Amino acid sequence: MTTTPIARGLEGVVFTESKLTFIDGEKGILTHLGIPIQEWAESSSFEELSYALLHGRLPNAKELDHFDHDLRQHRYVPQELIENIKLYPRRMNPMQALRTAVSHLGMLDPHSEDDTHEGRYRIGVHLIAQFATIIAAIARVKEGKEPVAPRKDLGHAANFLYMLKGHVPTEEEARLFDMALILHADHSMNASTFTAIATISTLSDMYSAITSAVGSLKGPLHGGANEAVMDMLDDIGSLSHVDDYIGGKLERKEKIMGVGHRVYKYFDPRSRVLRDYAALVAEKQGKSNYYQMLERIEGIVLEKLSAKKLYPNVDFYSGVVYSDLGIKKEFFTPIFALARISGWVASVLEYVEHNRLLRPNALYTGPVDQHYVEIEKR
Ligand SMILES: CC(=O)SCCNC(=O)CCNC(=O)[C@H](O)C(C)(C)COP(=O)(O)OP(=O)(O)OC[C@H]1O[C@@H](n2cnc3c(N)ncnc32)[C@H](O)[C@@H]1OP(=O)(O)O
Ligand SMILES: O=C([O-])CC(=O)C(=O)O
Repeated sequence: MTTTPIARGLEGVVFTESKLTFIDGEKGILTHLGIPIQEWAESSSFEELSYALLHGRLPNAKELDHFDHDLRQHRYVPQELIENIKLYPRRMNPMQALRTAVSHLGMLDPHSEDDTHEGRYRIGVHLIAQFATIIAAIARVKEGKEPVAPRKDLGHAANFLYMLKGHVPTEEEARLFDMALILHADHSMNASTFTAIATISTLSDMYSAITSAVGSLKGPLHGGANEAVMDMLDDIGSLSHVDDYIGGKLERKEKIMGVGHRVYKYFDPRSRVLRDYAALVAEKQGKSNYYQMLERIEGIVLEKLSAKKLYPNVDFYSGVVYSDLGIKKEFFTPIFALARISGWVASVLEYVEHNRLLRPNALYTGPVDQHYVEIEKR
């Protein structure tokens, strides 16, 4: 009988090194390249953080300009892809649609199999730019509207909101959205990044790695939780029902969406930044029902679950920020992908430099010493 311990959910397993992101889950600290997430959110841009993750350092002004130019140039996707998106069923799940579109884009790229660092980098940067165009096109088609072509004169966040809604956002809206993208860009070995790495570790191509990652992010235990939080709020309906609803869930030992984390055993620092922004927006526009419900749920969670080290995570307040920007809840998870694409690409590039096939073991607990039995004798 073997005594090999099983790391259920791979908890605590360290399988590689990375210079990108550090998390101290006990203290609620998150840094990229050693710089606290709060500073990135306050002072940087999604474009700059993407560069920093891909290159392992902050860009100078010229490098950032060049990178930004590169992203703007590659926002366009082949018309064939747009025409295909128009053929997807209107009831499509936007994450399924994104997964399909990224895979399709790979087939349209004659250099999709380029396995040099430069080749993979090129595909990665193009995907960072193109995710915005694809997600906005999916949203428009789902609403029965014509997709809006990207504009080169807008920053990444502003251009996405423009393509989504068909009008240029205010500076304040673009900045708020940019900040949300920054907060979601990378998070060390989360499930979707790990999935991307598992795929590239077989020396498959970049499109396959990113397609796998989209599928992984979709689940409600990961990126899908932001939409699930809004479903929960819609179910609750009003502030006066929060206590009964959450109390009932806790009694039945059901999970509260947007709460808990594999690594954070304290507040997820991103949830604090998002809460502060959500509070600001709520104050300006008159306290939204959603925000008030979340505040109350957070109070109950802290009272009842903090002993179990369960706190709000990044998905808890993000939806309320997106809904204040007029974005529908079924697009919250695609927006997570719009940000996380940078972390996926950077992590894949970093891992594959010193590639080793990912191939863990399972402890065999099935029958032994059996023989094949003819079907008539079973
Ligand atoms: C971007 C992101 O991916 S952030 C995470 C987004 N996901 C969510 O918000 C979904 C809700 N949260 C969860 O399901 C979990 O906390 C996860 C998946 C994030 C982490 O899961 P794990 O580390 O595997 O923890 P696990 O599910 O084993 O839970 C440990 C204990 O905490 C409890 N618990 C965990 N999350 C919650 C929650 N959201 N609400 C209530 N109880 C919870 C579990 O019931 C379990 O209790 P027990 O020990 O009494 O059985
Ligand atoms: O790190 C994780 O497991 C999940 C998470 O918060 C993220 O991917 O942003």
